Amino acid sequence: MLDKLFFRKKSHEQKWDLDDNIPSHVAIIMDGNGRWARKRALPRIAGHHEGMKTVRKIVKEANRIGIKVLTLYAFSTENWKRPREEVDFLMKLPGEFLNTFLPDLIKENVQVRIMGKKELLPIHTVKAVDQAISQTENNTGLILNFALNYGSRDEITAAVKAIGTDIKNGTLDPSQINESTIENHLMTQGLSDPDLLIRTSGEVRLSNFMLWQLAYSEFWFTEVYWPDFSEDHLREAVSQFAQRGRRFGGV
Ligand SMILES: CC(C)Oc1ccc(CN(CCC(N)=O)C(=O)c2cnn(Cc3ccccc3)c2-c2ccc3sccc3c2)cc1
Repeated sequence: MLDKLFFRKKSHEQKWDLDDNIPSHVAIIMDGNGRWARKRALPRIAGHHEGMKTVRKIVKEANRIGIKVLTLYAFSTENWKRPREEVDFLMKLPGEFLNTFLPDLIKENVQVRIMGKKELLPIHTVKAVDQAISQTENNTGLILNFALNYGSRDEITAAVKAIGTDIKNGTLDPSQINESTIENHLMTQGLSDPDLLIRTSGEVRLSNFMLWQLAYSEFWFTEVYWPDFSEDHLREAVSQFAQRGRRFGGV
């Protein structure tokens, strides 16, 4: 199989040595916690709890493979229409995750970033997130970028509004506007575009996620529910990515 050709695992703790074409930025729409739980007649909260274990496993494996940026988006349509106890549980997750996992993230030289609107999060969650960001901002390993309360059309609208303001106050002339003008106003400012997008649970949609940034990305969809997504699934997606020649609009 391809991974015999491309992946030479030097040793467990060292990074994967990939001949070429490893995706530098992988974005994952983590979907399927609820269905995973329903299939087992468990409460949805059990699905989220299992989903968190998968977050930790995949962060470590991505770092081992040598992926540079990992963007994680917890897809959920009815974010705020959920039952009260589920919302309360979800809002405790980041604090618990960071309390238990931040020492590991620091040891693995991971840099934590967020994109989206953190205003809607409870103050204790914002504090935990801000602390994780400040405690890892000088790390130079994997950039772990969480999309929270994120919507791509909202992000692009905010960019247009900011550019309009620059024009209005005379610091920008419309003739100077080009693609990097827009990119510099997006929440991913400074990050390369995702090379590979993975979405779990069989949904084949973008759900208003990184619409500008995914223009040339490879997409890899799997029926697997997020709690069941494993290091092997990530390696399979990366191997298949390595196998596909990328064309960037060329022939
Ligand atoms: C730096 C980081 C720790 O900060 C964060 C601050 C706030 C959030 C909460 N959150 C944003 C609010 C919203 N719903 O948009 C979600 O994304 C959300 C919605 N469901 N699940 C469960 C789930 C768990 C696992 C997989 C999918 C969904 C999550 C979720 C997702 C990943 C992780 S990793 C630590 C917590 C957590 C929670 C997230 C991160």
